[in-house]
Amino acid sequence: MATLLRLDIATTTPLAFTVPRANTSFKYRFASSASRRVATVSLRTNPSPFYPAALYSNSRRRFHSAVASDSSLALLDTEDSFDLVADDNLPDNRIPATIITGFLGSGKTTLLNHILTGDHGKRIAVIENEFGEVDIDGSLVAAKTAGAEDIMMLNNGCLCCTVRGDLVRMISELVQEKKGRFDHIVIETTGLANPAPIIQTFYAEDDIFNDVKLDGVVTLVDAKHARLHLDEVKPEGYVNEAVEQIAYADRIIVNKTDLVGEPELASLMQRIKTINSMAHLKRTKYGKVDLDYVLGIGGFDLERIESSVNEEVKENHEGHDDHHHDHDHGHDCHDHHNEHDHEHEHNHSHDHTHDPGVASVSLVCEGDLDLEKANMWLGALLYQRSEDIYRMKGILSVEDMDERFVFQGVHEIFEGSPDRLWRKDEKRTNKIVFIGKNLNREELEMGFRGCLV
Ligand SMILES: Nc1nc2c(ncn2[C@@H]2O[C@H](COP(=O)(O)OP(=O)(O)OP(=O)(O)O)[C@@H](O)[C@H]2O)c(=O)[nH]1
Repeated sequence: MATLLRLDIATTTPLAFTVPRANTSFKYRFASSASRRVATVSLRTNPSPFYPAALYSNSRRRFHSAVASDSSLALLDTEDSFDLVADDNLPDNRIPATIITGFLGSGKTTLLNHILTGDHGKRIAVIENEFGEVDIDGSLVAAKTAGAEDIMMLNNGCLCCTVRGDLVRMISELVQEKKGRFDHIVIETTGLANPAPIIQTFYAEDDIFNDVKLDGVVTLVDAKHARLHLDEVKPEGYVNEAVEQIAYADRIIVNKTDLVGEPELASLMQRIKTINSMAHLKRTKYGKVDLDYVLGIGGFDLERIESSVNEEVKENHEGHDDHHHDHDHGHDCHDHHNEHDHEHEHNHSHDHTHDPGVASVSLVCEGDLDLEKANMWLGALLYQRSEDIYRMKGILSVEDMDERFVFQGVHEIFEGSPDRLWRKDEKRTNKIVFIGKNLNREELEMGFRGCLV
């Protein structure tokens, strides 16, 4: 039987989902855009998997948590069973952290040096992760710049695997001992890091979450060699890190553009968009980008969901007019899938690309959602597919709700909250973007449409 160890809810957030696996703990974070209230739901499975979903009834402050063990489903009223804490108007003073990732030699240290020597007025603490005993990158960064407030090295393994605990300790140490002496943390991963566990660390660890917020994932792509790595077929059970690094990015910097011609570059850009249509893309030489392109992104802020979702959807509308089709079901509903791009890329470049199965799908659909159905659908989707759904973001129109509901998720971590009011002259359009592996757009669209009133 699953046990629920703790559940604290401190927000008006209506939707909440989690997908615990055996012997692991999970958290939800809910942040209201207006007040930046944050709520945490921690659940632990022990040892058999179960399926919880927080359900929202019409009253804004009422939550229900549905917990099923095996085939049974029990509804618990959280107001009776759990501690509800109203925590209004807390400013979010957490320190922003940026993850810089990218394949070996793509230009991460070059970008870091550019940031540290840049004129942004920020005091930056750096955490460098490198394999091996000798911190070559660290000395390169340290030698070149006096801009870093502190440089800490993690040399005994990769951040995403063996030294994740060290990362937690390092960030906690930074916060405890040097709070007030730096404004931003930059973490440079090894070239072989999968960003997912690092991102999850920011949500899973109370010590970090309370003091530090993830600002964004910046991925460097080597314009000359990226294709080679993206096309590499990994053995069963292994991820292609180059693909993963692109999939999780908020900002993608295609670097070393001096080493390739325009057609090669255009084809690579297209390929990257196939994997992650939500991230902003820039081409550079020697990592020279405007610093506000990499710092202060707010890639995980619910307040900024709209821009990334709209951008993605707009791009798809503009780029795929030939592929759009309305479905005859009473709702103006489009699906977009970058598989089209991929096919074009195949046809035009005649490359032998191997589809790693990671792609973006976006759904745009007018109409109101039945909240309970939406809750069950997304809950079930994450329960079954959280490993494959790398990131999702969306704006939803919920029946009887005057505000838009915005959310973002990384695998089983899900944040959502009511946002601004729908305007009178505005169409109540739902927009959801998924980035992940083996996404079936028909299935996603069907599930989504099934939640419409
Ligand atoms: N031609 C060219 N070389 C570049 C560019 N950017 C970086 N480099 C060089 O590429 C090499 C690798 O750059 P780094 O910044 O160390 O790359 P990295 O991603 O930190 O490398 P790892 O730590 O090994 O993963 C260095 O010699 C850089 O000077 C670029 O835009 N063009």
